[in-house]
Amino acid sequence: MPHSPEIDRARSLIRVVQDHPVPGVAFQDITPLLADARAFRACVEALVEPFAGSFDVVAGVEARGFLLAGAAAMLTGTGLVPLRKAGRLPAPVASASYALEYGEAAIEVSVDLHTGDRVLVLDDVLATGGTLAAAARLVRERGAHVAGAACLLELESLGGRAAVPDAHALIRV
Ligand SMILES: O=P(O)(O)OC[C@H]1O[C@H](OP(=O)(O)OP(=O)(O)O)[C@H](O)[C@@H]1O
Ligand SMILES: Nc1ncnc2[nH]cnc12
Repeated sequence: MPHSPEIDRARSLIRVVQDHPVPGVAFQDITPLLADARAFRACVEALVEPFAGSFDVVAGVEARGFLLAGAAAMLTGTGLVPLRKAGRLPAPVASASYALEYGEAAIEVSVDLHTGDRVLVLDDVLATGGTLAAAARLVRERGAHVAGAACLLELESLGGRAAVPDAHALIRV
């Protein structure tokens, strides 16, 4: 895990909210981090740094992954493809279902992701790993290449790394 003072500071800005969105979940709220210009920039730079030059497209997972993916695409001069929750994109789409810490979901991608694209998959949180693994599956299903998968925050106790062993996690709690 990177130990730069900026990333340590970013980590200190994450707010933990007990019993949200359902009882028993300790919700890691990244909104104070995003609201801090220095922390936000440092995190986006550190998220993409290991993959420099190896991707042409950033794929961000709806919704919080979009916040990082848009910034990462602008920073690196790459395109952005949204991986949206089911039913939001017009057909034709490819779809992948997965389980969450607090429910079930499916994500979809449009034909804007092309065969041979080199894709960096980004999301905010790696919890059980279902989302990031489904995102990588979707990218491969479109014939594109997963250059890497990265998240801002890994919740180690939930064991999601087993589903995405090579994921780059900036902050681990
Ligand atoms: O590793 P997992 O167990 O799959 O969980 C991680 C996912 O959970 C959250 O998504 P969620 O759909 O709850 O929220 P959002 O729409 O606010 O991004 C988070 O943004 C990740 O995408
Ligand atoms: N505990 C948690 N906090 C924030 N986002 C999450 N996504 C899945 N589990 C989460």
